[in-house]
Amino acid sequence: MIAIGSDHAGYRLKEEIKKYLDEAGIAYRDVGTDSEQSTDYPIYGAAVGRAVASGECEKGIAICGTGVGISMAANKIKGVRAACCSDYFSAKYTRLHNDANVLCFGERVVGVGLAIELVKVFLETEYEGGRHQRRVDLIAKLEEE
Ligand SMILES: O=C[C@H](O)[C@H](O)[C@H](O)COP(=O)(O)O
Repeated sequence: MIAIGSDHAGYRLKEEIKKYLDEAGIAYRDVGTDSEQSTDYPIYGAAVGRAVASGECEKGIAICGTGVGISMAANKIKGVRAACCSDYFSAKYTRLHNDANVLCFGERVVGVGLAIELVKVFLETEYEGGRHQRRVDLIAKLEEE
């Protein structure tokens, strides 16, 4: 199960990503927002983050205008490693090296085609572990400060 959420500035792209997930047979939970009416991205970044951190959802996708604000909010939830990516390499390597569990991008930054490619590679790429685990553990330790 994938959690997906956006603010108003990511709403249209969220709907496009949901169409892709439907076609690919990937189950998701939409945590909102449900229109292009102006709202506040921290609400939805936190909702995606909580769905992932609780274990209810395996990974999350969070979209705002830039992807930046919503990633900042998602990263405040303990256990979340949200990555704001607008290129294929970063979306792949944040899974391989960082074990990122939330992918963020901006509707005002990426087109639908690229966004779908980012989602595909993020969802299909496995974490490498090994030397990277030491670093992921150090990130987790920062949550105790
Ligand atoms: O990082 C923040 C996001 O990009 C927001 O989606 C953006 O700030 C919303 O801007 P506005 O209220 O002008 O639509």
